[in-house]
Amino acid sequence: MNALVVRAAHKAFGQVKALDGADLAVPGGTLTAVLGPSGCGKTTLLRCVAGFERLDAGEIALGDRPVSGPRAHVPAHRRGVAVVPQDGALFPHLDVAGNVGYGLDAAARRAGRIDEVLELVGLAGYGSRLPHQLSGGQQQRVAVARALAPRPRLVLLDEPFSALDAGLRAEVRADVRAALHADGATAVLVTHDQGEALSMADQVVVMHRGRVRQQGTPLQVYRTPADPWVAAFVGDAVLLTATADGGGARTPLGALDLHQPCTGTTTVLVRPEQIRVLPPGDAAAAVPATVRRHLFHGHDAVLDLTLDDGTPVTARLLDDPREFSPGTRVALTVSGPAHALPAGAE
Ligand SMILES: Nc1ncnc2c1ncn2[C@@H]1O[C@H](COP(=O)(O)OP(=O)(O)OP(=O)(O)O)[C@@H](O)[C@H]1O
Repeated sequence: MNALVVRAAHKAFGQVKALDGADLAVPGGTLTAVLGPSGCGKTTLLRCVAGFERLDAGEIALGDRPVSGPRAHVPAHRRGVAVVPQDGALFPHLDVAGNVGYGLDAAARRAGRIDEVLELVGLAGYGSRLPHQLSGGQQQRVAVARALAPRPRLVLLDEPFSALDAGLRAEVRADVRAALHADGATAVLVTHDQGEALSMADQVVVMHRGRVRQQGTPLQVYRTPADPWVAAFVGDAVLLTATADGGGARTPLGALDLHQPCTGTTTVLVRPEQIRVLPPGDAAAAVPATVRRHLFHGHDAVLDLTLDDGTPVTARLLDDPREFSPGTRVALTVSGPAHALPAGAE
C-alpha cells in the first residue's frame, strides 16, 4: 500500500508555479528520493506534504487519509510526519537523549525507544553529549534518530547531507539508509544530487519545473529515462539521432540493440561507460572519431570525442592508463543496448 500519494498538486507563489501538477506515490516502508535541479519545486512539495504550506489545487493522502485537498487541510502537527532539515536543527541546550526524546511519550521512553534509535543510527552511548560536542555527521544522525523516535507515518529529509564533506557524506548516507530500512520507516529524501538519489533510494522521482517527469527504480531512471531531459539530468548522456527498426537502431555509432523495441526516427541514449575506445582500424565495426579533450579524475577519466560526421560523444574510461591528446584518432564501439527516447520533450 502507498504511504503517500500526491495527485495533481499545484502551488504558486505569485507568478511562479512551484508545483504545476505534480503526481507521485510512495510505497510504505521504502525510501523515495525526489530528485531535481534547484528551483524545480522539491522543497515546496516537501513543505506541502508536511503541512507547512497549503496546496492551491490537487490532493495529498497519507495512507488512506486525505491531508491536503479541496476539503481538507490537516495541520502539520497532526499529520504524523517528521522532518529532518538540512542543518539538523538540534536543540543546542539539550543533550542527545533529550533531543531524541523530545516529544516522545513516557511509555516509549520507558520502552527504551531513545536507546533503540540511537543504536540504529550508530550512536549508542552518545546520549549525554551536547550537540556542540558532535561532528556534523553525528548531528545529522541525531536528527534522523529524533525523527524516527515517535515512529512517524512518514519521514521527510530535506537535503540532509549537503553540509557534510564528501568523505563523510557517503558513510552517513549509507548508515541513514540502513537505519530507515531497519526501522521499517517510509521516507522521502529531497536532493539535487543524482549520485545520492541513485545510491540511496528504492525509487527515484525526477522533478522538473513543478512536475514529475519520471518515477521508477534507480536502474530504470538511469537506463531507460522517460525523455531526453531526464536522460541528461540523471547522468552523462550521449544522445544520437537514429532510425529504429524494432529491436535495433542505426546510429552514428553503428547498429545498436535497444532495451525496448521502437520504430522510425528517434533519439537513442548511450551512457559514456558503454563506449569502448580502440586504436583506429582495430575492429571492422568500430566508428572512427577524434579526441577533443581528455579529463583525468582519478577514479575514472572522461574523453570528449567527435565522430567524423560531427556528432559529439563522451566516453568514460575506467582503470585505463592510456593518455589521449587532442586530435588523436581512435575508433569506438558500444557495449550493451541503447535506449530509444520518446520524441518531443526537451
Ligand atoms: N515562499 C516563497 N515565496 C516565493 N517564491 C517561492 C517561495 N518558496 C519557493 N518559491 C519559488 O518556487 C520555486 C520552487 O522553489 P523550491 O524551493 O520548491 O525549489 P527546490 O527544487 O527545492 O530548489 P532548491 O534545490 O534550490 O532548494 C522557486 O522558483 C522559488 O523561488
